[in-house]
Amino acid sequence: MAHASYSPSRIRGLSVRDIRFPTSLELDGSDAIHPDPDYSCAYVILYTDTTFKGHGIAFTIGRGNELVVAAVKSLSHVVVGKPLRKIFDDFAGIWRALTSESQMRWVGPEKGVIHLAVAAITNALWDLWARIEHKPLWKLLADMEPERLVSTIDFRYIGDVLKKEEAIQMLKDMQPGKEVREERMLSRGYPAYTTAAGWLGYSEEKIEQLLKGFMSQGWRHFKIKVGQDLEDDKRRCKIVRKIIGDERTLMVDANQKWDVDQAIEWMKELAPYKPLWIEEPTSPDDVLGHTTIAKALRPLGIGVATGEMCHNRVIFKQLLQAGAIDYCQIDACRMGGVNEVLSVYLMAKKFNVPVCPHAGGVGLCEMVQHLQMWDYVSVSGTTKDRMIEYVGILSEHFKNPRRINRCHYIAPKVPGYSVEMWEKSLLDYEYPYGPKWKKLFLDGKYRDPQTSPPPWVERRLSGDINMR
Ligand SMILES: C[C@H](O)[C@@H](O)[C@@H](O)[C@H](O)C(=O)O
Ligand SMILES: [Mg+2]
Repeated sequence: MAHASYSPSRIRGLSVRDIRFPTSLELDGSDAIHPDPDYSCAYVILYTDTTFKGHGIAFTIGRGNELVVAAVKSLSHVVVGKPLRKIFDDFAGIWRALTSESQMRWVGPEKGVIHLAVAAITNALWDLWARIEHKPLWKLLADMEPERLVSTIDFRYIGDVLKKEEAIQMLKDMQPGKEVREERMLSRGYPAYTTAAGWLGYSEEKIEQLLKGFMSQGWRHFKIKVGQDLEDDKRRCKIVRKIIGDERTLMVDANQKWDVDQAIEWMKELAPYKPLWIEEPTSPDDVLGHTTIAKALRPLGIGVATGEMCHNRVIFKQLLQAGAIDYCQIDACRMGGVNEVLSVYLMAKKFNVPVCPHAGGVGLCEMVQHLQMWDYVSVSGTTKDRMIEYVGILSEHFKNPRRINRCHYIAPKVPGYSVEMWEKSLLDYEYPYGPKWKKLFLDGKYRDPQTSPPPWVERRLSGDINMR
């Protein structure tokens, strides 16, 4: 490890906080299934025996966040007290210990709340590792020897399509030209598309005005939400096409609204507006349903994209095996953090399916840029058919937010995984006692149907720290 004399030797403690933003007030992030999302995250800090800390988050929506926070607390003993050597020299082993914790795995395994909690902890470990090595995460990954990188992945359940040795060979084959590609990331960055103009709760006027604004900045790729009402969708697609013209790209996202047959019928109606892909047409668990949809829509020039709610590497494996997706949308928190996401990138390469990460939310843009840049430098070596999603809100809460220049993500240079938030933001938005939330309750602008905390109740703000 670099900076050995200053390096921490073990994890001393873990804190987790329930951070929420009242995005539902403006309907930012709304779609056919989530009409009023409050973008939230379980925010983890790992403390060490030096000043080094690791920050990690799992993105969620609204009240679900409290479940993830509780799950993080229940899993924290797996890492607290552990020497860092033991963790980073056997990262796949620690990851397995988290996902297989014997009293917790029953409520998973490797899916839902418990897996989001694993992601928050694992992401914090990677942030810590990158800080110790004094590199942004993408560079830490790109600089790792193939054997070392692959040693962080748990190959259980995917060995039938990707063996460890094959993964190592894939990375070795891509070593030539790495420096040039790195340079390109630093100078040009990675292409992006935006969803920020297309939320379902936005009026047509607002969409129009936002699209025009983005176009004046040079944006060429836009995603809008569909799936609530067919006639509305047609009208909105028509407006968008009229504004962006034929030469720019439109993607549509139904957020799992439809049955399989309905998805096909609905998309036939939207085909004249030439969407590049339909995202999440149906249940994220329905692998074969996606294949049926993809087969029906490919002749119309429409691809199928999914992934933001794919539980784990097994579902991705099957989607790829079944020819169900044309675009693979990894998410930085839905699976168990970086380790598992790496395995999906490698499988996607094997099946020759481009990865276009899901972003937005809280901190997803900050995180996925690292993963996608690593993919470019070390795995796929191309940006062809690939883009990173971009949503403009909430970046002010991050110390080192993603930077966009000419519709490209600029390669981060600060050590870590870019997820650290300002302490003030954490204090202000900790739910429900942060001052921003208290004010909303007092002003009668927000009501929590479950807890409705009386705003005069004072509580300690920062989350409990599990210390050893
Ligand atoms: C509720 C959320 O905003 C989703 O609508 C969002 O993640 C979306 O699916 C996306 O692709 O950005
Ligand atoms: Mg989506």
